[in-house]
Amino acid sequence: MTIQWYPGHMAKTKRKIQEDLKLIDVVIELLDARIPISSKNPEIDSLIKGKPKVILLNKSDMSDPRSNELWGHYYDENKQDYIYTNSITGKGIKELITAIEKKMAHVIERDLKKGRINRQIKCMILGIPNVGKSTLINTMAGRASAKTGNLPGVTRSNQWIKVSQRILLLDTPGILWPKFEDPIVGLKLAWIGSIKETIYDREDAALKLISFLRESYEHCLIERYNIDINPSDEDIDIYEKIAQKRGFIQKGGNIDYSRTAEMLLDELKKTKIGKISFENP
Ligand SMILES: Nc1nc2c(ncn2[C@@H]2O[C@H](COP(=O)(O)OP(=O)(O)OP(=O)(O)O)[C@@H](O)[C@H]2O)c(=O)[nH]1
Repeated sequence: MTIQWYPGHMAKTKRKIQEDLKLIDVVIELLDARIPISSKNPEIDSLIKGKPKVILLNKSDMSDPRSNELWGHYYDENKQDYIYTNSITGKGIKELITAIEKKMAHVIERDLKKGRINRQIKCMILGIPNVGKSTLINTMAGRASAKTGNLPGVTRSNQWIKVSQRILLLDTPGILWPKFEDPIVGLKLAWIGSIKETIYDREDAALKLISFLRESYEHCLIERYNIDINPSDEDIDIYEKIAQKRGFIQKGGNIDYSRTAEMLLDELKKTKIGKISFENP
């Protein structure tokens, strides 16, 4: 499945981010904890040109705790600063503030020696659509200053929000684009809900989801849908077993593949199938 989705405003957005970045001391790279590879913009490190960066693995309430642990080891080994966050509850924000202050401690000290006592640290959040940028800004600001929504691509609006004694956060996050060319990346983005539902084949995405879950989270499929899975079953057989269990049968006795796909993708998005991660280091 190849997903073609490169909104025309992307080039303009990139220029805006490059412009905003001139003001920024520390970049906050927001990733989805379920897909830290596929939710990373391949150009981000060249865009930010060596500025200090903290990686946030957001929606960590939805990802597999075992995978979270593996990613933690990976980032530790690669000496990268990372924090597990939940933009909604604010989990990880205290750690983020501490990490940003630590990253800039040498600059603040240098400025202090020059007599500049209230040096502020300016930060900006960068991330792909729907990863939780606006929710994080709102939670950090402690007020509803940016619009949040369930659909990818709703963030508009540049002001600074004071999030600690020293730290200012740009109220407009930078929307980056994922790596669309790779069909597997496209599929994972579709699964986590970062791609508009109308531009990919939902039944194909659901069938491939079953294939993935069978490989890595078979117990979740069995428990959630109360089905048996035999080694000889094709993925489509499992799809049909799930449809039958839920009674998704059309008049005339045919399986309602479309309704089954919608249900599966929706239950995945609502973490009803389980805490699922699609990528490990
Ligand atoms: N479970 C969970 N949901 C989250 C978390 N962070 C954000 N969400 C939800 O994810 C959806 C998208 O969040 P937004 O804050 O609008 O995402 P965004 O990155 O600003 O999206 P764009 O405006 O499309 O760029 C919303 O439904 C949020 O409630 C999180 O840590 N955990």
